Parts: sequence; structure tokens; C-alpha cells
Amino acid sequence: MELQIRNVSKTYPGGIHALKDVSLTIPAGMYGLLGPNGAGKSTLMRILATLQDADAGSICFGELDVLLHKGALRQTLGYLPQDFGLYPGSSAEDLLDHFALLKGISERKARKEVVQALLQQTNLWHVRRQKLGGYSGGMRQRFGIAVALIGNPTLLIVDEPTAGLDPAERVRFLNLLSEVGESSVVILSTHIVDDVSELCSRMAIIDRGEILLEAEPLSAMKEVEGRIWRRVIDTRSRASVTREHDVISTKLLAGRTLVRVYSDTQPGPGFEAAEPNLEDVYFRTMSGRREGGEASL
Ligand SMILES: Nc1ncnc2c1ncn2[C@@H]1O[C@H](COP(=O)(O)OP(=O)(O)OP(=O)(O)O)[C@@H](O)[C@H]1O
Repeated sequence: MELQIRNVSKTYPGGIHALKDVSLTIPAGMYGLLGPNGAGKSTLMRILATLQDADAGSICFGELDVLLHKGALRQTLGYLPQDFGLYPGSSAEDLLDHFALLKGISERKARKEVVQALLQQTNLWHVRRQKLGGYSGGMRQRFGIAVALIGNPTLLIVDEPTAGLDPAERVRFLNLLSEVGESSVVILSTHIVDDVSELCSRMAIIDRGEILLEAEPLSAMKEVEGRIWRRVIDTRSRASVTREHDVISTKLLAGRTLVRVYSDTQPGPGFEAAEPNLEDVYFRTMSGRREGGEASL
């Protein structure tokens, strides 16, 4: 199965052009949609999830015309929105059972099996009878995924799921998604570069409604190999370094500043060659689109 997005545009009342002629081809596996706040990620995710209409364009999932046959897509869709409400007084087990019933799994025994498998898959079995109101952020997100996975969706859309998770929970959550990605199309929208570099086989970078890059993270990093240089400088020489070099990013490092620059040749004394990472690709793609060009972490 493959998701084909062709020339999708969306303008909100008030004139914000949230998506400008967006085209993407999304194969099975984990796909990262990376972009800063306000880039248009949630708008695209909501359109894909059939919750919002596009002004123009077409979307096909395999043979299915998504914009024409919303009901059919919903049968095979799992969606985890950026913010979702929980019923704080319910337990995971009861609420999953309820959602499974709503999704059409009417036979009690079958439902019980589905709920049990999802609780185990999302590692919530031991807390299945606890009230959701007492869950940690990571547990909540895993519960959200459990709900999204009811009915074995072949398309799973997850909107900024790792914001606010501690490192261990984040890894656990991403591993769970990656398991799902073995058999489905999983689209992960995020502003966290590491979410994409750690587990997506393909990605797109979006900013102000435009797709700036569509690539495999590994090939995109290979493209800049040999052209990324790093140097630790005194914070006060930052302005002159920025003037003289194509600075990709700056990062504070124990009271000093680590700069990464892009250059075809050795940029000068003190610079050493650096292994490219996806942040280099991201900031280089974004550079020039923000005032000052360079990005700070
Ligand atoms: N319902 C709406 N009405 C008007 N403007 C909207 C609406 N929803 C989003 N926007 C605007 O559209 C643009 C894209 O927003 P969107 O939420 O899709 O971006 P995003 O990449 O998901 O950002 P974030 O990470 O902040 O959620 C922004 O400028 C936003 O202010």
C-alpha cells in the first residue's frame, strides 16, 4: 500500500495559506514529516485523517480515493491527534473495550481478545485497571496508540506524539510505532529531528505549507558528507564566524559555543570535519527561510 498526495492546498478563513500545492508519495513503513511550529503538519494530518477538507488536490491510498470515500478510509485508518481528551475516571481496559465496540467489534469474546492484545502490545497490561487520570504522559500516549490500533489499521497517522515524553518513554513509544510500521503505512509528524533520524526510512521537510525536501534520511545525510565542519568558539566571536562562514547551527557547550558550518573545503583554522547528522540536513534545508538564516539549538 502506498499513499499518494497530489497538489493538496489549504487556505484557512482569514487567509493563512497552510498548505501550498503539497505532493508526497508515502510507501509502507515509517515516514517522518518534519517541520517547525506552524509549518502545516497538523493541517495535512487532519486532511489525511478525513477530519478536514482540502481546497484542492487529490489523495489516494492504494486504489482508494481518500477525499471521495472518507468512510472507506476510516475503516482502515488509525489516528492519534496532537491533543486528545481522556476519560480520567475510566480504566484503559474499559475504555478500549468501549472503543472496540464503537469500531464494530460486537462479539464479546473477540473484543476481549483484541483489548488484551492491544494492552500487551502497548505495555499497559499491568496498569489496565488503573484510572487513566493517573497515567503518566508516556502511558497516555501509548494508550492513544492502543485506541488508534483497534481494527488493525493499514494507515496510521500520529501527530507530534513524543513532545513531553521523558527519554525512556520516548524510546519505548518510538519502538512501538516502528513495530507497527513493519506492516502498515505510518506517518509521524514531528518537530524533533531525532524522532525521524532514529526510525524513519523516508521523510519530508515542510515549512510554511511547502515541501522543501523529500528524501531518505540516510541518503540526505550522505549528500552533505565531507562538507560539514565543526569548531568550538568563544561566544563573543560568534558574530564574526557567522559573517565569514555558512553557519548551519550553533549550540552552547559548557559555556562556549559549538558551531557547525557548511563548506566544500576546509573552512579555516580550528575547524574539524564532522559526521553529518539529520539536524545538518534539516537546518541547511531551512536556512535562509528565517531571519538570520542560521538556527540555534
Ligand atoms: N483552524 C484554523 N484556522 C485558522 N488558521 C489555522 C487553523 N489551524 C491552523 N491554522 C494556521 O495554519 C498554519 C499551519 O498550522 P498547523 O497547525 O497545520 O501547523 P503545525 O506544523 O502542525 O504546527 P504545530 O507544530 O504548531 O502544531 C499556522 O499558521 C496556523 O496558525
